[in-house]
Amino acid sequence: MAQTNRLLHSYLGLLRFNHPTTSLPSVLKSLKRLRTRATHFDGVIEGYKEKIEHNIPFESEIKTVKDTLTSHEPEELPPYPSLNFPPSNLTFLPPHLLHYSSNSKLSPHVDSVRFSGPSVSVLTLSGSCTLRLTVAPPEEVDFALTPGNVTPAHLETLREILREREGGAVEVDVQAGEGYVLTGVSRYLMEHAVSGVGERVAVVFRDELTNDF
Ligand SMILES: O=C(O)CCC(=O)C(=O)O
Ligand SMILES: [Fe+2]
Repeated sequence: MAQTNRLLHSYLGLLRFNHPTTSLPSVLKSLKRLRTRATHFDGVIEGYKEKIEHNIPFESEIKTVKDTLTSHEPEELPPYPSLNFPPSNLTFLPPHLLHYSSNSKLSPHVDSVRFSGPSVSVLTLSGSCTLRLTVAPPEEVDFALTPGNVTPAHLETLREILREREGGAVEVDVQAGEGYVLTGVSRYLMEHAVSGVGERVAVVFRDELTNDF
């Protein structure tokens, strides 16, 4: 498996950004009264607190995410110039706050295409983690709702490309003050998983759902 320190994999739509962790105190305050849950309803997260945040504006963070998304010229996936994933609509759902406890883990998953649109952006506010991306198994992809007219054959070829170029998985270390964005291939056709030692606080920005594909 390839261990890579490159945080930008343009052909996969995996982008990076940096932002100061200035919102950490208000995020911790907001999370304070929540109890740590043992498991997520779908079992992908263990040992964590999560809430939808309606009151912290995250103006500067959202501006940085938008700048990251709009300054990116998407590279075509070499064999599939026809895969046409929509760009971010730059309107975001209320962000999710995540507080992983020291024994937490986030198992591989594709964020549901029923609830959010073309980009998922995560800023780490404290702690660190390793993000791991692998090509999703076909049963994880909702082909009817995934833009780009994707077929299981696309996934298989993508798996081969990943094997050749990245040794099968992309792994990146993420520190506090660093953000990553999943768009295109990495948002729709790859699973992401997060592992780390110690506590971690992160905020997740997702696009509102677009139905225009
Ligand atoms: O903590 C992270 O970096 C990822 C969070 C995530 O994938 C999710 O909430 O769906
Ligand atoms: Fe996710």
